[in-house]
Amino acid sequence: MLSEGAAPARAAAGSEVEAAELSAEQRYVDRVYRRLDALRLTAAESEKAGYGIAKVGNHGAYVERDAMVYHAARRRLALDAEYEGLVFGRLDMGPGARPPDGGPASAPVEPAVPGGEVRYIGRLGLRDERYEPLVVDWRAPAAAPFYRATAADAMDVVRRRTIRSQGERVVGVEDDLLDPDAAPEDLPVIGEGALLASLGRATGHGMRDIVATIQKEQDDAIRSPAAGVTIVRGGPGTGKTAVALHRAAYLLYNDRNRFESGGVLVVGPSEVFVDYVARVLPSLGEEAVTLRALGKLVPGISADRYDPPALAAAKGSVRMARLLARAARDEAPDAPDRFRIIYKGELLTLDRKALADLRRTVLQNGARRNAVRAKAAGWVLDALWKQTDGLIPKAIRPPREETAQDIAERPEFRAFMAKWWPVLRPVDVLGWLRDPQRLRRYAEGIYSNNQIDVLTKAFRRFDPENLTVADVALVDELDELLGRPKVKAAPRKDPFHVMDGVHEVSTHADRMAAARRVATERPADYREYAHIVVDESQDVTPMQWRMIGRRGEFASWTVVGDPAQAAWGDAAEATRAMTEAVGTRRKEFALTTNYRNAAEIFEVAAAVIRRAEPGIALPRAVRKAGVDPRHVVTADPRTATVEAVERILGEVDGTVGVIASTARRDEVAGWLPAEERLQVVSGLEAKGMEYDGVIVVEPGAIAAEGRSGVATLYVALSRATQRLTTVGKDLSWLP
Ligand SMILES: Nc1ncnc2c1ncn2[C@@H]1O[C@H](COP(=O)(O)OP(=O)(O)OP(=O)(O)O)[C@@H](O)[C@H]1O
Repeated sequence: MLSEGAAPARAAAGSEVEAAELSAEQRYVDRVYRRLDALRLTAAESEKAGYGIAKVGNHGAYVERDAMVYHAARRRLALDAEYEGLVFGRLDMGPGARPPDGGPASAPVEPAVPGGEVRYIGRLGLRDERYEPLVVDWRAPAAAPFYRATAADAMDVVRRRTIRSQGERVVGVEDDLLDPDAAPEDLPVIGEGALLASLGRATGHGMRDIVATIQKEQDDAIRSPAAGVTIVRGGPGTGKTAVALHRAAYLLYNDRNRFESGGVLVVGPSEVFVDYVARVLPSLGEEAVTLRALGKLVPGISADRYDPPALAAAKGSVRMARLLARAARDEAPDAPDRFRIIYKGELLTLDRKALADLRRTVLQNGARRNAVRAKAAGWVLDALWKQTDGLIPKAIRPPREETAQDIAERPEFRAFMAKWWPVLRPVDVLGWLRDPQRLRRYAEGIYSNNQIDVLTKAFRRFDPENLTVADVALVDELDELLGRPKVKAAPRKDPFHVMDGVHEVSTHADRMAAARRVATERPADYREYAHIVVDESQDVTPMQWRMIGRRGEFASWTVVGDPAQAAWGDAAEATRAMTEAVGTRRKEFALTTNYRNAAEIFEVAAAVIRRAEPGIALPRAVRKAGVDPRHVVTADPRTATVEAVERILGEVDGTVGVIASTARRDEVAGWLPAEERLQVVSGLEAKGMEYDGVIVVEPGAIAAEGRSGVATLYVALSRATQRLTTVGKDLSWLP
């Protein structure tokens, strides 16, 4: 939606024409908010009566829309306070425009193009008291031309208008004239185009939604049907994250039953990132999405530490799954090496070999250790009974069942089982790797000697209370390998149960409300998501793909990433693991414009990655800052960093990021004052982030950190919208 063609008569900023247009739009926006207020009141009343949201799906589309409005009305204050306007777009359609699938979309106002119609586009759909469409939801088919129309294919749009508001106040409009031939001569055309206006604004702590300025190539990916896996690729700043989040909202709108009941999971690289994007979905009217960092996918664990690169590579490789499979079948470290019991005056014994054979028998064919405890006890009892043959005279030898029961009740048998076949937690088994001999035994033939050394050194200090992000996937793998002890299924709570002795559902509304509650109250370890979005997918390790895959066996997928930014060295291994998780039915989309970086800044990042990967296709940065990046060469990085931070904080209104190597991140953080607009992150934590100003400390050290250091430096250099300064010993990192 870059301005298409030259408009015949653009009204100047501050002109009377502009003022008149703004006040006309203000009148319309006022009307929308009045309607929202009225709906909020009726919604509150109907909820009291026990209906409310439960009407969804009952009385057809109009009622459904009202139900959604009810939710939106409740969020209205939040919307006003935190997000840009509820109504953000207007389409002036020509006389040829036809109502789209969803029915009439024409707003109840005088058309600006004779014989045509006006459609207002917003964060949610809203009708007036006569069911005329006041606002069309951005995800509805009637809104598609707002994003897809171009001068070459205007889709009956004559003028596309982006309306910018602060709270309820309209503060600007930006027009694109798409079909000048169909425009009446006096049709006002205002502003320079919405996209560039939006890109110029300061970056806040949270990511903004881009709902008002989604571009066609992005819209293609957002509205692609959910089947198999939708892959979105593109360089830094091309809007991959924005697309992923808007797509989640789109899918929920388009097939709410499927995606809300099954659930949508969005997986991001880090907690910093999750905080950064957390507000986008609520701003689009969606709260039913689960957003998780990779270090938080397993309930009860919250990891945000990264391992050094060589260790991360060893832990993330699919080889680890084989190592852990060996561990999961091995003897527990303090398992007894024999079992002796006197039965009917005879000594029955199982020695080390007999016990090991039993363990192998029980665990064959992929049995999960914790799930087969009863079976293991049965095999032990069986072996003991067999020994009674020959020891106890036939005439008085009890049958198997009796012997088994007698022994099973004996405290010494119970004590033995508790030690020989304990219920194991995944972290217990990970802890076994502290023992170098064990670790070597499991790793032999799977890992190289070098890698075994790296793992040995690291696991010696293994602390189950202080896991790294990579450990979380190992815990999940072990959870899968070990299984869970069988427990009697708790009786399912009946959602329609009113009170003891009374089992009655009075209305369809109650039934629907109850059913929705059941659908949305998911267990912490929920694993049947209907759709999973994976952001920064280039960094997902094979072990992490296995972990994510377990949560979406029947899901459709959206996978977004940029191979050039990959921290994971073995692309082929990761691709195999990804395919195993998401399947092979895929559709691919490529994004080609970098909306984040000023062109001068992206030039530096591009030079760095091009030296490493000469043939690489890079996006085009659309905006000039008019200021070149600064490269400070110094022997005193501390002073230079402090100075650069001060200077950039003064130059930009928004956030400033200081990016250092993983090894020095904490040290660098110690150099700087606590300041709200300032964030210090490592290169890995900088993934997916955006700041108005960025200071990269010791770029050379970032590039030297691990096999993928150059890719991490590329990430660091492509985070800034307006100002970039590097501070380092020399410029050898800069081509
Ligand atoms: N159509 C658009 N209109 C306005 N801003 C946009 C648009 N598309 C992207 N942006 C902005 O560009 C910036 C980069 O977007 P985003 O973070 O989604 O890119 P990305 O491809 O995920 O980047 P990276 O791979 O570098 O992390 C964000 O500030 C986003 O709001």
